[in-house]
Amino acid sequence: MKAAVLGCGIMGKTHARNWPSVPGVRLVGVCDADRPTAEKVAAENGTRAYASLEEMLEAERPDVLSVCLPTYLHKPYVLQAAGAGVHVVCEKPIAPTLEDAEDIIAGCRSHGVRLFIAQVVRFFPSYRDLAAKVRAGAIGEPGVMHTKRIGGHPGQAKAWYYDREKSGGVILDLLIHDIDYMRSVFGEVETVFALNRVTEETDYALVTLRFKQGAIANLEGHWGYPGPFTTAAEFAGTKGVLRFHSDDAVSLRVHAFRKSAEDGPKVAVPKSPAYHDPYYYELEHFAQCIRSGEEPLVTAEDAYRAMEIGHAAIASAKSGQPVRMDEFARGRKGGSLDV
Ligand SMILES: NC(=O)C1=CN([C@@H]2O[C@H](COP(=O)(O)OP(=O)(O)OC[C@H]3O[C@@H](n4cnc5c(N)ncnc54)[C@H](OP(=O)(O)O)[C@@H]3O)[C@@H](O)[C@H]2O)C=CC1
Ligand SMILES: O=C1CO[C@H](CO)[C@@H](O)[C@@H]1O
Repeated sequence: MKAAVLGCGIMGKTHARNWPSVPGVRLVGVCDADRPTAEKVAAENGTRAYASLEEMLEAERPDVLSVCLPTYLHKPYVLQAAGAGVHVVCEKPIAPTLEDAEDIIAGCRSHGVRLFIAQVVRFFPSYRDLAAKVRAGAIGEPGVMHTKRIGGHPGQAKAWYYDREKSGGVILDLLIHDIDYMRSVFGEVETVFALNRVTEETDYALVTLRFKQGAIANLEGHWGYPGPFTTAAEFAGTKGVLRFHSDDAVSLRVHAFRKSAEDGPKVAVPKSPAYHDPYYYELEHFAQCIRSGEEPLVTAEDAYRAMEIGHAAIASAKSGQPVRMDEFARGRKGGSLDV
């Protein structure tokens, strides 16, 4: 199977690093609007560099393309790849708007290509364990859940993240991970209530979800948190509590002194050789789905439903009122994936 990557920023580099390790997959090219960036990433991963998607598709005829562009650019490029008959892994969230997400899903369907939205939290071993234990009844009847996802403002690196029309802001860009994950564990959401504080330095949100099955979840997301990127989850039920915290998820931490950004990451976290990167697992999974025809663990509809909840949360934060998901979906033009 031939894979290619579009966009050689933070996520493009991650996809380019992981594709060559997936059994039976060859990375045939990487593309970035900035050719020197593409050349650097191509050299690091033993592949060819392109500055135009059209040229790369024509020359390499990949089977699958990772779309790792800023979120507001996903739509035209996913549709271009789909039109060329190429399966697509698209980074989360699908697009800034539900309308664009619908067009992307419908376009991939009509061209008969597979679309996988990279909701990577589903592939983190600890989050997978948490979900499996809840399903196996370890906490009894789920009651109240808390999740946390906090880190520095990504706009410190790339300007487009600051523009909420382009990135979706902290709710759609960052909390989408927990929204999708929680929906995968607890099912459909009945009501959403959100608070959002936005300043020049901060985009902070608290999103409360009431699931149809009765459980409640509080999701906290923070851009502008001065500490290290941290994720956590606590699930309390009638029989017990399950907890995950990213600080506990590695056995050894190396805080290296950096003279410049070129010296590499601030914190080098050694990985157990027994584990691959979750960003590897998601690609391995999708390659397997393409081969077998099975539905990915995260369907395009799942990713769309998470976006719908995210947009309902944004509407709630604006109005100060809770939003019922059934009314929110009815109130939107179309309001469904039957496009
Ligand atoms: N799953 C996860 O954990 C994460 C997911 N993401 C998601 O991944 C996506 C990409 O984010 P991120 O990697 O941080 O973004 P970056 O801005 O770091 O990378 C995007 C890259 O695409 C390039 N680019 C822009 N326009 C074009 C174009 N028209 N053709 C080719 N290349 C282009 C940019 O170049 P230039 O900078 O010169 O404009 C940049 O190199 C987003 O949807 C984001 O939400 C992000 C981080 C983590
Ligand atoms: O997980 C993530 C880390 O932070 C980034 C910036 O908010 C997100 O885009 C990404 O999904």
